[in-house]
Amino acid sequence: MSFARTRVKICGTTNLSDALSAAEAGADAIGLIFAPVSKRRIDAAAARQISLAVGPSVGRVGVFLDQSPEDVLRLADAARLSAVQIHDRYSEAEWAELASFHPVVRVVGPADLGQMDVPAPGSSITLMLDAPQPGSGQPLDWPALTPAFPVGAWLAGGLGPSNVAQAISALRPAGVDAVSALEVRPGHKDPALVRAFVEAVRRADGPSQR
Ligand SMILES: O=C(O)c1ccccc1NCC(=O)[C@H](O)[C@H](O)COP(=O)(O)O
Repeated sequence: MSFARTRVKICGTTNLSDALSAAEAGADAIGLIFAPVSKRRIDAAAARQISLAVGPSVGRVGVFLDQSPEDVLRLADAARLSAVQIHDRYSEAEWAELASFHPVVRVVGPADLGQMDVPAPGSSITLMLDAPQPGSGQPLDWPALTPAFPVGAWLAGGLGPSNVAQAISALRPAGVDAVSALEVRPGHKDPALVRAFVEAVRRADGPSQR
């Protein structure tokens, strides 16, 4: 599958104002983190309010870590999510079950590349390569990962306005995701940084894709 332009997800959205500025900046999706360990955690009621407010053209991706597939399904319904992003290691049966209800972003680390089957085009599972500690702002070694980076996968890990073009040029991900580099403090975005991030991705894609 070829991708018209690099998709952008702004993760760790905890409030309506940040959600609306991400939408206005042209983000394709926002991330709503339910992982109990996160400093950017949101509850289902607040997430649902945001989901309903951003409109149909912005994806709402729920982010989960240390949570069972049952919890994911319950929260996805309660928060009106359009996709779920999973940082856990599930069984093949659990991945298949989840993917029969929602588009799934399955997060993998550099050590997983080359060790697992890449989802077939048209599958409802999309891979996302992220740093071993999610939400920590740590960039990966993009040139070293180039040979093993799966076609159609997304990229996260320490991305921001100043380095996302370099990452896109090295790996050509289908989408990019960021949080730490766009915040004034955990869970609160700087709208100017969000705009700069989206613009940097669009510039990296080139004029024909904007
Ligand atoms: O960001 C968190 O607090 C977080 C906590 C637990 C699981 C996932 C989490 N974030 C997931 C994301 O999609 C982040 O945007 C991604 O890890 C990139 O983060 P950063 O390197 O800070 O840009």
